[in-house]
Formats: sequence, structure tokens, C-alpha cells
Amino acid sequence: MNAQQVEDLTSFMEAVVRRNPGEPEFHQAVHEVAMDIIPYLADKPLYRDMMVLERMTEPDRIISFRVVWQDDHGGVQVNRGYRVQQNNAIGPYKGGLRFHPTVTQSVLKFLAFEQVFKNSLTGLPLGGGKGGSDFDPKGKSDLEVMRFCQAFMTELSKHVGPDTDVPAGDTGVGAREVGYLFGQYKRLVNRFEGVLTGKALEFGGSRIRAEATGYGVVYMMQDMLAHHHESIDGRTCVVSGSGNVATYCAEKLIQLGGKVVTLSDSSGYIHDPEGLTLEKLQWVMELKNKRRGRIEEYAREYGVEYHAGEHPWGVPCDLAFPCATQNEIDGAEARTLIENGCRAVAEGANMPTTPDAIKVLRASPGLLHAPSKAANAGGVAVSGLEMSQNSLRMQWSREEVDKHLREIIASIHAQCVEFGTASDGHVDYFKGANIAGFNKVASAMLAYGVM
Ligand SMILES: NC(=O)C1=CN([C@@H]2O[C@H](COP(=O)(O)OP(=O)(O)OC[C@H]3O[C@@H](n4cnc5c(N)ncnc54)[C@H](O)[C@@H]3O)[C@@H](O)[C@H]2O)C=CC1
Ligand SMILES: O=C(O)CCC(=O)C(=O)O
Repeated sequence: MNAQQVEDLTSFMEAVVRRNPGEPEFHQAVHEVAMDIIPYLADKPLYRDMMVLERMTEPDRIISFRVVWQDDHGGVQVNRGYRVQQNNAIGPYKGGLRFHPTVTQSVLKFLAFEQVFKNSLTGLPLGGGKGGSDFDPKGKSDLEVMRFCQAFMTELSKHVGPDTDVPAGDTGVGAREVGYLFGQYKRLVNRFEGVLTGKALEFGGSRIRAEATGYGVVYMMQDMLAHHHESIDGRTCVVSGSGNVATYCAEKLIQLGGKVVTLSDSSGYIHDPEGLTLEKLQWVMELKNKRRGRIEEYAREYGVEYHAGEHPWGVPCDLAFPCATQNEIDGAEARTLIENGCRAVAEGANMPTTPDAIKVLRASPGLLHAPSKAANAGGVAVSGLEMSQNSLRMQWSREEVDKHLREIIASIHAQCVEFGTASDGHVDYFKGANIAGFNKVASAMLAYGVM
């Protein structure tokens, strides 16, 4: 960046912070994009005069609402629900719902902003949005979760629709919650329509949607390595998280010959030096999705080490897959990964690396690093395919959906290479993904004129 571009970035970010006070996660996500887009726009006065990036950082609208429900003891509980409808320039708003006590407007705005670029990269007609609530499903009975979901959807149903806004799952929102949410929507509007994705197969879901985000992360890693004539086979892999993204990422890694040695949750991580097997992974899925227990139990079941309160990034590995949550790798942890010989990082979680960590990883010669908006786009891509199947009143086979997923990730990799390759041949996947994601949305916004 030259001096003028640094000044432009500084004044752009000052305005973003002024307009969005107290929203550090949102500032972080915008800064990460603006660092690449502001220099890119240096010779594109039309985009600057039309304030395209400024418009993209302002959500179309944010809906915030009270969610009141009754717990199992008859007590009345109050939560806050949100839907951030960020940008529908290229298709209906699309993005998940997160139920977690850390949910704030800032967190959902960062996720919705990222979603706009990610959805554009898929090549499908999908705008960007995100929503959720500070409701904590942990420790709640099935009936409490059902009552919460019904109360949440009672308001949300007024703002979504198959051609308007199509939510899906995210942290704390899996198959069970999507079932309750879809059932309530259907009851309220008296129509059976594809208003949510991630549905069960029996009522309009797509094959491979559950697996898609985790599989897509591994496909992205495969493509980055293949670009350098390398593969996953025989590589030691450190995975964080033990939810939807982490477990299907681990499954695909094992299928491709990777050795997965860690999983984690918000309490700590397990280290299995022999590597997880598909059988052990089945046990984890049962633990997390049915018994809703803690990953610590894996250590007792299989006699391996459990590290309470720690992240797994100190475990030596070739490939790292942060699949839990935002900002889970800081600068010091990134340095440890590099010192231990890590070759590549593919981000399964949204924005899992802090700005310091990104700086450290970017400065490491040759290290491959796929940002979340490219690496985890497989989930929303198959959600887009679920919408297509719902419109067609059809369900495709596993093979067909997986083939589309594989092609979409290959195309995202190719876009990153096109826009992110430096003169020395190194691919900056962050820059490539930001510019490629931006281009399609920006052209559509220009076509619509001033609005
Ligand atoms: N489910 C999907 O299709 C997609 C999810 N993502 C992202 O992937 C990440 C994980 O989401 P899912 O697997 O769907 O959620 P999940 O609810 O199935 O699992 C979340 C996992 O992260 C762990 N976790 C949560 N907070 C944590 C913390 N503070 N520290 C350490 N671990 C923590 C949980 O214990 C759990 O293992 C999130 O960043 C989400 O936004 C991204 C794209 C699509
Ligand atoms: O499948 C979807 O619509 C949502 C996926 C999502 O929330 C994400 O990509 O972060």
C-alpha cells in the first residue's frame, strides 16, 4: 500500500468506527476486507465516486426483537433475537442463525458482512445476511429449545421468505433447531416452502448439507496443496471444535489419509497422537449431537490427554483447521504453529484468526492460508443447492450434490489464484477472495444506480 492508500484506509475505517461504535468484531471484519479493496479501487474512480464499499458496510436493515418463552419450571425467560439483512444485490439474503450467549449485534454484523463476500464467491445467486440470539442452548431440555425456537420464529417469520431471506444453521443451530423453526414457520404462514436450509431430508433438505462446510474446508485445502503438487495424505492435522464443521472436516481428512490428532470445545482440547478413526469420530458425533456432552469425555473413553482451558495450536502439525469460533488463533499461537512447521491453514470457523495472527501467517514465506469466506463457503453453497432443489421440487443424489460442491470449491480456489497471485507466484488467498467476492456484488450495485 502506498502512503495515499494508507491514508484512505485510515479515514475509511475512522468513519466505519464512528458510525458503528462499540462493535469491535464488525470493525475487524471490515478492516480485513478494506485492506485489500482500497488499494484495488485506486484506479477505479467510478467505484469510489459511487461509494460502493461505504454502501456495502451499511446493512440494508437490522431487525431486532424480543423473544419470550417459558422454561420447564414455568418461569418466563427473555432473550433478544436479530436478523441482519446485509446486502441483497445478487440474490435473497442468505446466512445462518447463531444461538450462543456471546451473540451481539456486532458479532452478527461481522458475520453478515463476511457472508456477502462468501456467497458471491460461490457463484450462486445469494445475497448475505445473518441472525440469531443470545439464547444458550447448552443445558436446556429439548422442550425448552422447541419453545424458544417457536417464539423466535413467530417474529422472524414476518421478515423472511424463500425469495426474500433464507436463514440456516450456525453455531448452536443444527438439525433439531432447524426442524423446530421450519415447523413453526409452516404453521404460521400455512405454506410449505424453502424458507430455511439445513432441513432434514424428510421435509425438503439436501443431501450433503450437513457435511458440506467441513468437506468444503478440506476440498479447499486439497486445492491449495495440489496447486503446489502436494496432498493431504499422511499429513498431521490439528482441528479445533467438535461441532458440525469440525467433525465433518475431520471425517473428510481421515477419508483422504490425513491424521487428525485433536478436537476441542469451549472447555479444552483432546490430543489423540494415534489419530482419530471414523469409528472414534462417530462416537464424538453421538456425544455432541445426541448426548450433548463435553469433549473431555473422549479422553476418558479412549485414554488420551485432555488439556482443560487450552487451544490445540501448540500441538505440532502440518495442517491446521480452526473450526470452532472467531478469534481462536492469536498472534502468539500463529507463531507457535509456524515454529512447529505448519504448512497450511484452512479456516472452517468464521474469522478464526485475529489481525495479529493474520499478519504473522502472511509474513511466513510460503505458508498457505485460506480465509473463512473462501474455505468454509461449501456450507452456504449446498444451502444454495438446497434452494434450487426446493424450487424444482426435487432431491438430488449424494453424488450429484458432492460433485457440485467439489466444483464450486475448485472455482473459489481458481478465483483466489486469479486475483491473489503476486509476481513471485505466491497466492495471497485473503486478497484473492476479497477482490473476487467484491467484484460481483459491486457490479450489481452499480447497475442499480444510487440506492
Ligand atoms: N454450520 C455451518 O454450516 C457453518 C458454520 N460456520 C462457522 O463454523 C464455526 C463452527 O460452527 P458449527 O460447527 O456450525 O457450530 P456447532 O454449534 O455445531 O459447533 C461449535 C463448536 O465450537 C465450539 N466452540 C464454541 N464456542 C467456542 C469457544 N469460545 N471456544 C472454543 N470452542 C468453542 C463448540 O464447543 C463446538 O464444538 C462457527 O464459526 C460458524 O460460524 C461457517 C460456515 C458454515
Ligand atoms: O447455509 C447457510 O445459509 C449459512 C451458512 C453460514 O452461516 C455461513 O456460511 O457462515
